[in-house]
Amino acid sequence: MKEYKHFINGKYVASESGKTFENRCPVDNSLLGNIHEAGEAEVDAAVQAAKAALKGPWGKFTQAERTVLLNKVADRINERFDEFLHAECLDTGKPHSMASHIDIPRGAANFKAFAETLANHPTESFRLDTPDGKGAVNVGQRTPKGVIAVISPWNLPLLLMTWKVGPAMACGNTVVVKPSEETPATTTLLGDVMNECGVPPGVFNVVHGFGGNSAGQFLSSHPLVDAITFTGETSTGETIMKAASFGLRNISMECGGKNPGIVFADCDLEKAIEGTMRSAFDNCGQVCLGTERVYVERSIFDIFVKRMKEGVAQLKLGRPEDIEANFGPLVSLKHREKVHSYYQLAVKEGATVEIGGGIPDMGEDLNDGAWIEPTIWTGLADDARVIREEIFGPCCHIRPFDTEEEVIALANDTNYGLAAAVWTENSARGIRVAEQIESGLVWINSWFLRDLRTAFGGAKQSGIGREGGVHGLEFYTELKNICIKL
Ligand SMILES: NC(=O)C1=CN([C@@H]2O[C@H](COP(=O)(O)OP(=O)(O)OC[C@H]3O[C@@H](n4cnc5c(N)ncnc54)[C@H](O)[C@@H]3O)[C@@H](O)[C@H]2O)C=CC1
Ligand SMILES: O=C(O)/C=C/C=C(\O)C(=O)O
Repeated sequence: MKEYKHFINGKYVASESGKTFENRCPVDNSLLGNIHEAGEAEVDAAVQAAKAALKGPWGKFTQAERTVLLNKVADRINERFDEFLHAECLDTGKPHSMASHIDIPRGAANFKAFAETLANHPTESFRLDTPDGKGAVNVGQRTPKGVIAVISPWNLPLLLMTWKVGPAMACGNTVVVKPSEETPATTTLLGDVMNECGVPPGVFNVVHGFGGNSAGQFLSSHPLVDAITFTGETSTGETIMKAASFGLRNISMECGGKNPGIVFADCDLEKAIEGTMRSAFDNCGQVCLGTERVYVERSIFDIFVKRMKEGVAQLKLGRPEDIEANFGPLVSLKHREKVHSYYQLAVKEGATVEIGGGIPDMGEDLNDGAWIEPTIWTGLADDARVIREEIFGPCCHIRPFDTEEEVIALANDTNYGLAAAVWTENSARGIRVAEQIESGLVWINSWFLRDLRTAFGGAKQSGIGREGGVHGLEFYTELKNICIKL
């Protein structure tokens, strides 16, 4: 039985209170271990350690030294690949085939990418003319922001946590991570990797627990935290934003989405089907970039729905280690309850259930797990709750459209604005439509194709700020201007 402790100042520590909660595997609801729940004392110890580490050896590291160290961390994740893979798949239930291609490699790549990007980024400089004719030179200098609180979700635990820890450390900050209560394992394991690589104590800290009145709240309201970066639900983002307002702490937020997929009749149908299948059903639909609303030009609507149904019928549900499985359970029974309630609501709202819509019979071994059927609906009205609210499950609604103008209006008819996918072989149309979509990200003829140098984040209620490449610099550093009179 595993015991997940906090990682504070380079050491694994138990909660003073002795309070723990269970970590269960969503594949069969088996008990994986017990997680220590941080109280204010543990959160304070982690933040104090992070604050002190800024003044210790870490504060004297050059950018080049940080680059070497972060590359070492990435290499060590790759060397311990199987341990990370195993831990991630037990916590989330996702297939090895997915985690071994996306979660764990990206967990390592996040350290390498930001170490390289930031090591090679120039600072700005302006020459100023002055009345005495001698002039002045302005030089921008970036310094670390300080202690960064990283509050991360359960859907891509290692990937989304390192996506923030990588740039934070590359910029010279220290971090306190609060991973999701559902998925403590890979973040805890990363503490050991940090020690192995010689990251000074206090630079990377982990506290476990829940959100409100627990570790998440204690961390986001701690006065020594200098900035908070968060991925998760929009309403949680609002709560964290309120906490951050005390002391005017900076925030970066990547929140929910209700992303449209737009399929024109001139698309490459095979690619559009394959991409839309992935965008709706990969990771059991638990990707913030996923497509829950699919709009298909009327002339190909019937064939598109038919082909998507065939695709769903071929998905292979199974245990993570089953090499043929490409579809796992939801992350928890609690989340299944939420997703299933939307399945029931869809029927009440008048949907035609094209396929799925229920809880599968997985047999005695797996029936206690958080399994749910991949589902496709048609026929819902545009104001149905199922069309407007983020479900975060393996489901999508497919609706026909007639004109480009109409589909752009439909795509934008949402409070969210994270991502969109447009499928067309007409490049001019693809770009024209992409330019009019109100979201932070648009893919044309692809989905979740990531270049870590690019800006990543959401418009409207999908987030605040951009991370990725040099864009995170605004959040992870303080830009100081030094003016030198000549
Ligand atoms: N990547 C994304 O966009 C994600 C979206 N979601 C959405 O959110 C829904 C709920 O899932 P949850 O795990 O409950 O998401 P959540 O937004 O509540 O949790 C994300 C993280 O925030 C923490 N948190 C929660 N309340 C907090 C508070 N008051 N102060 C500080 N930290 C807090 C959680 O402990 C977790 O580490 C899902 O059904 C899905 O719709 C969930 C996970 C990821
Ligand atoms: O590629 C990334 O950096 C992130 C991908 C997915 C999410 O942000 C998410 O599902 O929350």
